[in-house]
Amino acid sequence: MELAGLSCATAIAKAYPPTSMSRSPATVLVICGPGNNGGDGLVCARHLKLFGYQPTIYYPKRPNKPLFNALVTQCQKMDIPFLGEMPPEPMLIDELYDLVVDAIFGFSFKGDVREPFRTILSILNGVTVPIASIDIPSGSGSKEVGSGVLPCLEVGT
Ligand SMILES: NC(=O)C1=CN([C@@H]2O[C@H](COP(=O)(O)OP(=O)(O)OC[C@H]3O[C@@H](n4cnc5c(N)ncnc54)[C@H](OP(=O)(O)O)[C@@H]3O)[C@@H](O)[C@H]2O)[C@H](O)CC1
Repeated sequence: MELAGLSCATAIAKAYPPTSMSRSPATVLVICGPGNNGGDGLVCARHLKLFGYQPTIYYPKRPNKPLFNALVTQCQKMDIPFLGEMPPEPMLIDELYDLVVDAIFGFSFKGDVREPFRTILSILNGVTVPIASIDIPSGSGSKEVGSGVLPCLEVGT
């Protein structure tokens, strides 16, 4: 997970260098899911901060496990803020962030998307800033048409 998160941050920095973004520092919304894909996102957020971005994390469903608690603590100690709520409109995300990291679901996603992720994915479907998906685009493979993220960058772990 440490290597996966570092690799994702490195790939993002190569595809979207902070100096090429409209804000300085470039702002990134990292949305983390309940499994290891979300853990990759937390690690990625730490490295993005070290690379000069300004990450913000949304982590709505947190597993109460020592590994994930420690990853959250590390981000907090690096002064990476956690949002209490998902920005409700795609336009708000476009206004506030240069880039979104989709660390919601990886290879263990199955079935139709359940809440709160259904709403989150439908909001992400409307954003125009680039989305970088960790491992796979979240929600892809769902039977529901249009429920998956359409990423600009897909970083395999
Ligand atoms: N190569 C490796 O082995 C490595 C992979 N890494 C990363 O880990 C993910 C896979 O992690 P895993 O924890 O197995 O699963 P996910 O993160 O993909 O998701 C599991 C959680 O998602 C919930 N889930 C599943 N389907 C749905 C759905 N339809 N709606 C809502 N929620 C869903 C699931 O909840 P359950 O209630 O079903 O249990 C889980 O909470 C991989 O893709 C890589 O990114 C590691 O970094 C290390 C190396």
